[in-house]
Amino acid sequence: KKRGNIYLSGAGPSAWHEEYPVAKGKRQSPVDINTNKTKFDPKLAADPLTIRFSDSCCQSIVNTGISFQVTSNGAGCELSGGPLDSTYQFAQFHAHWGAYLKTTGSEHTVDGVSYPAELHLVHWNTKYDDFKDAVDKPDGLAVIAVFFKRGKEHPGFGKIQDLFSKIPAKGAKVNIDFEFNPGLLMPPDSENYWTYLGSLTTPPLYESVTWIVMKEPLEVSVEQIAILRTLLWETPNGVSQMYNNFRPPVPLRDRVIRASFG
Ligand SMILES: O=C(O)Cc1ccc(OCc2ccccc2)cc1
Ligand SMILES: [Zn+2]
Repeated sequence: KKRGNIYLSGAGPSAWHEEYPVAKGKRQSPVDINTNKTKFDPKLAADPLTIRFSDSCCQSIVNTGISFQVTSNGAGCELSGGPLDSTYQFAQFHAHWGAYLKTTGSEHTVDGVSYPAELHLVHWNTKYDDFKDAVDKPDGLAVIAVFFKRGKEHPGFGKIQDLFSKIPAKGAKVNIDFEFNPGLLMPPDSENYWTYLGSLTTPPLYESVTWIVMKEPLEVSVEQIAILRTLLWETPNGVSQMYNNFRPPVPLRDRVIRASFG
C-alpha cells in the first residue's frame, strides 16, 4: 500500500507530470485569474447560467484520501446556459484548503491572491452516458468553483462538517440522511463569474473541465476553515490532519478567461 498521498509523495504536484504528462498540457487547471486580462463576454449575460439544485440530491459523504466528497445522484440538480452548450448534471462536491495560519488554500487565485479554501461542485455533460464516460471528454465536465473566505459562520456547511468525524480514514463513507441543498453553498451573488477551459486539478488531470469560478466568495467562520483540517489522510509519517490538498496555479498558455460581468 503506497504510503502518503499525491500532494505529499515525492515532490507533489510539481512531479505529477512524470506519471501524467498532460500535467504540462495546454489547458491545465487551476490558473491565476488576472482581472486585467479577463474579457467581458456579453453572450454570457445574454444566456444566463442556470444553476438548479434540489433538497434531495446529496446521498453520502466519503473521505477520498485527498478531500471529503459529498456524492449525489444528481436528481433535480442541473447546470446549463452561460458558457455551456449542453445540460450538465451534478455529481459531487469537495474542497481544497491550506494550513493553519497560512493564507494559501484555494486552487484558483485572483490577481495572485489565494483564499483559504475553494469548493468544487462537479457536473457531467448529459450528452454522455454517465460521469465515467464524460470525465475524459473535452466538453465532459463543468465545475463551479466557490472561494471560501473567513467571516460569519455558515450553518449549512456546518451540517456537512458535522459528518467529518464519521469518516476518519480514506474510503470511509456514511449516508446523508437529512436534506441538504447544495444551493446553500452558492455565494449570495452567483451572476458574476469567470469561465475558461481547463482540467481536473488532481491526477489524472483530464482536460475535460469548463470551469465556472464565482467572483464572490462564500463566508464561513474561521473555526469552519479549521474544521476542514480535522479530516485525516495518510502521509509518509503515518495518518495525520488533511491540509494543503491544493494544486498551485499553472500557466494559462493560449487561453483567455471570460467574465460574465463588465
Ligand atoms: O479538479 C477538480 O477538483 C474537479 C474534479 C472533477 C472530477 C474528478 O473526478 C475524479 C475521477 C477521475 C477519473 C475517474 C473517476 C473519478 C475529480 C476532480
Ligand atoms: Zn477539486
